[in-house]
Amino acid sequence: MSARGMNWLDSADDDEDEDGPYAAYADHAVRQRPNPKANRPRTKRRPEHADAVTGMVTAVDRGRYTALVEAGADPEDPSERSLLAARARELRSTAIVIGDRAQLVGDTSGDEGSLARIVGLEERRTVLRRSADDSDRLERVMVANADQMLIVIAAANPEPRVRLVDRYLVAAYDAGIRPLLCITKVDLADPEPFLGHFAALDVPVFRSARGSEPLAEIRESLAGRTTVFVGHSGVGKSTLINALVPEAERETGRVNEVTGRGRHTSSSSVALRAATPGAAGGDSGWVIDTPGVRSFGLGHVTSEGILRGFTDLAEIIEECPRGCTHLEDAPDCELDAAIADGRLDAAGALRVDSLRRLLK
Ligand SMILES: Nc1nc2c(ncn2[C@@H]2O[C@H](COP(=O)(O)OP(=O)(O)OP(=O)(O)O)[C@@H](O)[C@H]2O)c(=O)[nH]1
Ligand SMILES: [Zn+2]
Repeated sequence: MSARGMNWLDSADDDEDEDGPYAAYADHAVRQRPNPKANRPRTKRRPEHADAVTGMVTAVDRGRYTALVEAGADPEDPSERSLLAARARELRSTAIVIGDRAQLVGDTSGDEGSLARIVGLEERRTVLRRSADDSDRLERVMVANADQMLIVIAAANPEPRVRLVDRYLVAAYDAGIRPLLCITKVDLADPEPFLGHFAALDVPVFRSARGSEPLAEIRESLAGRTTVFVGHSGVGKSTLINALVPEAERETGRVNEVTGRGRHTSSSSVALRAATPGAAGGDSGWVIDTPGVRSFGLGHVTSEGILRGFTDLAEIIEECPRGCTHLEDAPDCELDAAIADGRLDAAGALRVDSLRRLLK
């Protein structure tokens, strides 16, 4: 695991609210004398934070959260604004991640130097998780409330890997997120042999070349949704995001000509509003950029979750004996029968290999 990867993982847990340049704004600094009524029975208290404003977490940086309060979300101040916030003490052990809908109190003006406080999170519609590696059962929440995952993979430089895409797909299906595939650098290599591996899946595919990115098509599928972009470093994810979100200014790097690997150039996850020309007033959707992830551990995903990533094999697997592990040594696994009798072609057989490697 690279140092960068660790930073990124750790950011979700990093919450030293009392330290740093914002200490003066922290909870205790403004606390009044002890409240003599504080020991009243809970039920008789006014619902706490009934006046909280909801904002979407768009950036996380060392215990400070940026949250966007959308126009009209706050009856007292209908303007759209970005707030800096710290988390309340009671949320100390809760991961607050990009995409979370945070309940904010305190100074929610968004004015220069103001600091709001996150006192709660709305229930998450989806949760994208990862573990450090496959043996690690400790999962980390990466992104909340994403509707889609755009898997960015290069046709060459770096060389595409089926297994990596398999893993992204499993993570997406496990999270209840719809996967989309964007293959970049098709000016460098023919992407079709690689894409053949996924042909049986119902996953939309975008093909992108230098100077000819399918921006209109991608934008169309981003509209009204929150899409998390994932991809190995160097595949051209930042190039794509910069084209889709001109104000994004995600740093792009050069691929090392010798190793074919990209340098780590985009530093932290952010949510960016996708720009859809001509869709003024319409919901153009959100793009969540995640830094180049080296490992995408699936230690937290059950075998059922993994099977959900292989919808193309589902029908065959239904015919398996009860309790079938679907591994090579499983007696009478229907997957073997399907390869033998031609129901699965060469690409299908490769999908079975992928599934078995993930199930092991
Ligand atoms: N030939 C070709 N090069 C591309 C294409 N897309 C991106 N590149 C180049 O690939 C290199 C890596 O692109 P980035 O956008 O920085 O890649 P990234 O995936 O964001 O990588 P990190 O920032 O390291 O996470 C840059 O030199 C880009 O100019 C493409 O479609 N064709
Ligand atoms: Zn089986």
